[in-house]
Amino acid sequence: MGLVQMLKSQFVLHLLMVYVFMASGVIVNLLQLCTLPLWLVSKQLARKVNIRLGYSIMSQMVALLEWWSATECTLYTDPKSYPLYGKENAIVVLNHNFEIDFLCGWTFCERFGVLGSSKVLAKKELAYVPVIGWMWYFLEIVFCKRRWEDDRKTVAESLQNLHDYPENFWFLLHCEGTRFTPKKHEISMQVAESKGLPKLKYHLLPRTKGFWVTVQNLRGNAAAVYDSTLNFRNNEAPTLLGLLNGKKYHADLYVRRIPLDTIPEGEADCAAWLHKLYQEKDSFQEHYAQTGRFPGPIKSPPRRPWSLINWLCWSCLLLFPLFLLFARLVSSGSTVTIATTVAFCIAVSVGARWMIGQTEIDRGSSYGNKEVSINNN
Ligand SMILES: CC/C=C\C/C=C\C/C=C\C/C=C\C/C=C\C/C=C\CCC(=O)SCCNC(=O)CCNC(=O)[C@H](O)C(C)(C)COP(=O)(O)OP(=O)(O)OC[C@H]1O[C@@H](n2cnc3c(N)ncnc32)[C@H](O)[C@@H]1OP(=O)(O)O
Ligand SMILES: CCCCCCCCCCCCCCCC(=O)OC[C@@H](O)COP(=O)(O)O
Repeated sequence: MGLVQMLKSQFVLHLLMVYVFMASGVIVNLLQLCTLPLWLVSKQLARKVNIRLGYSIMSQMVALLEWWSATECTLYTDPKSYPLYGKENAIVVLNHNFEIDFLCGWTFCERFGVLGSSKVLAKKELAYVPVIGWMWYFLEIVFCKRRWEDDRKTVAESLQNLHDYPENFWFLLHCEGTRFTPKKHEISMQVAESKGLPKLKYHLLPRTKGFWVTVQNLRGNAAAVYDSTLNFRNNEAPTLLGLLNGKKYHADLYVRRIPLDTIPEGEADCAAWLHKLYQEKDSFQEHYAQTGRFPGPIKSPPRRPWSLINWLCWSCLLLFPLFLLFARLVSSGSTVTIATTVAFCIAVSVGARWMIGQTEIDRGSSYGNKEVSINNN
């Protein structure tokens, strides 16, 4: 292991990075709270301010991937579609197999200039994650309970609110609804069989209702669906802890641009269209497994310096007072103050570990894990 790599794996550095992320995150959350009165005066200005504040949090995690771990992100896509990326609103349909797939998504958002305005249909539980969940509230993220009876109205309403959104956005949909595990796969393939649908090897059976309601409510607002299929080289299973330790991964993303007006309007036709899309995605993953690449040409956007600059600015701003505090602490020699500081550090690392746990598949929800009674009629 080289010296740099050894440094990157030091726990004390991770603690400092997590401190910068959490402290800056709370500051940004408070600033977001201060924008509340602005919503009453100028909604569009409040949204623009929040896009920039949100960028300041999300881009720190992007910097972790792009600059700290130096993970490479390769984009396979049609060169004719490429100039449109970042210049229009789009619905992104992405497979959900990896613990850091959200972060790869953010990285591509950053490279195409839509990170601050990026949106997702997220499970409600994520709204309570400190910093990220609180930030999302101000970015008008659409949350769902994964109970259609509750979601059909709220999701549609939240999507309608985006019609006058002042900047281009990508709306991410993980139609599988949960991350891939062998057990969830087995159960969802039983559902596929009961519905007379072909089996998928690399994906769970997509849930179609969220896709249909999204397409219907973003018609006239979003121009296209970006069918996106992600994989990692060498059968890597990337993790957030791996990134913190400076491990470099190689992400490959295959994107096809599909104009929204080519997608059927009726619920049943739209559902059938999505099932067909997932069969195609499965064939792209098979191609990847056989050849180590996706079909089509590579047209990768380079990483930009802004995420690094933002991260360095926050680090300077927050580490300097921290070091001053530590120096005073050590020179004071007070056992109570030192014990309080140690307790604070432990609390920060436990909190951060819990947040990182939200990304771990082993600690994932039981959604899609329960046997369903299958009615073949
Ligand atoms: C150029 C570059 C391009 C791209 C770059 C890539 C990406 C960048 C883009 C943006 C980045 C933005 C943000 C990223 C940041 C963070 C993201 C992080 C994570 C958040 C993601 C999540 O939280 S995923 C979980 C929440 N989301 C979803 O669940 C969405 C999908 N779900 C749905 O659509 C659901 O329909 C629903 C949630 C709306 C409702 O849920 P419900 O459970 O009630 O579902 P259904 O009604 O659909 O279920 C009943 C039907 O399903 C059948 N069934 C039963 N069991 C199963 C099973 N195991 N598998 C499949 N199907 C099953 C059942 O038979 C019913 O069938 P029907 O025929 O009656 O429909
Ligand atoms: C410098 C950086 C320091 C890092 C500090 C830690 C930050 C933690 C950020 C937590 C962000 C959480 C986003 C998780 C997204 C995700 O992938 O959610 C899973 C859901 O889709 C599906 O859930 P499930 O049903 O359980 O599979």
